[in-house]
Amino acid sequence: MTQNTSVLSPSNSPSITPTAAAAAAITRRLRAPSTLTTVSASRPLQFSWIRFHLYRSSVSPLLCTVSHSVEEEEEEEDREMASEDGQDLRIARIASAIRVIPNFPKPGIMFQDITTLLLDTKAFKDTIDLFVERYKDKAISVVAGIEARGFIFGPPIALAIGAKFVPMRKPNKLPGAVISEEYSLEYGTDKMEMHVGAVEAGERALVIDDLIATGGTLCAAIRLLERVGVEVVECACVIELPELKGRERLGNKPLFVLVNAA
Ligand SMILES: O=P(O)(O)OC[C@H]1O[C@H](OP(=O)(O)OP(=O)(O)O)[C@H](O)[C@@H]1O
Ligand SMILES: Nc1ncnc2[nH]cnc12
Repeated sequence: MTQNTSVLSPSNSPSITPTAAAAAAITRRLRAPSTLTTVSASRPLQFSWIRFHLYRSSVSPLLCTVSHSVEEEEEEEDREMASEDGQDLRIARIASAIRVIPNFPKPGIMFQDITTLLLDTKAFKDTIDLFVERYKDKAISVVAGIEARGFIFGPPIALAIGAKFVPMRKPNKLPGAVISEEYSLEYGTDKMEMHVGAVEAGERALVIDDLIATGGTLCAAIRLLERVGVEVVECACVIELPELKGRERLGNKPLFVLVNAA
C-alpha cells in the first residue's frame, strides 16, 4: 500500500518541489496569478491542473495562430531553466498534470491517474520527448509496452526511435502462441503474456509502463523478454512509488523515471 501523501483531488495537483527559478517561470507563463498558490523555493508548488487547462483552452483561434513563436520561446526558456539550476522544467509540468485519487481501486491506495496528463498536450508531449531524448541513440530495436497504460506511452516512443512495439498483455488477449509469466501486484496477482516470435534473441529492448509500484510487473516483463534471449537495456516509467521499493526488486536492471510520487 502506498504511503504517498501528494495532494489528492481533481482540482489539486500532486505536491512537487521545484526550484525558485522553475516556479517563477511557470508563474510568468500562466499569466493568471489568481489561479496559483504562492510559490517559493521552500514550499511545494501547487497549481491547479484544471484551472491551468481552462486557461489554455480559453486562447482564441486568432491568438493560437500567433502562439507558435510564444511556444518556441517557452521551450527555449525551459531549456535555459534546466541549464541554470539542473532541473528540467518539463518534469514539474508533468508532475503537476498527474492527478492522485485516494482509495482507488481499494481503500488505502493512492491512485496515480495519468489520464489527466494525457489531456495536457504539452505535458504529454514533454513526457514522450524526455523518453525519446534518452533512448534515441541507444540502438534499441524493441519497445515492450505493458498493458494497459504502457500501451499509451510505448508506441509514440517506439515510432520516434525507430523501434518496433511489442505489447505485453494480460492473459488470453493475444490470439497467437504465447509465453507467459505470473506476477504479484500491489493489489492482487496477474499474468503477463507475449507473442512467440514477436522478438528475436539478441535484440535490445526498452520496457515501458506508466508506473512502478512493487516492481512485480516490470520483473515479469523482463523475465519474458530474457527467456527468449532479448537484452533488456532499461525499464522506463513516468511515475515511481519509491516507498514500495520496486526499484530494489529490479536488482541491477536500470530504471529511469520522470516523477517520484513520494
Ligand atoms: O510495480 P507493480 O506493483 O507491479 O505495479 C505497477 C503496475 O500496476 C498498474 O497496472 P495494473 O496492474 O493496475 O493494470 P492496468 O494498467 O491494466 O490497470 C501499473 O500500470 C503498472 O503496470
Ligand atoms: N498507486 C497506484 N496508482 C496507479 N497505478 C498503480 N499500480 C499499482 N499501484 C498503483
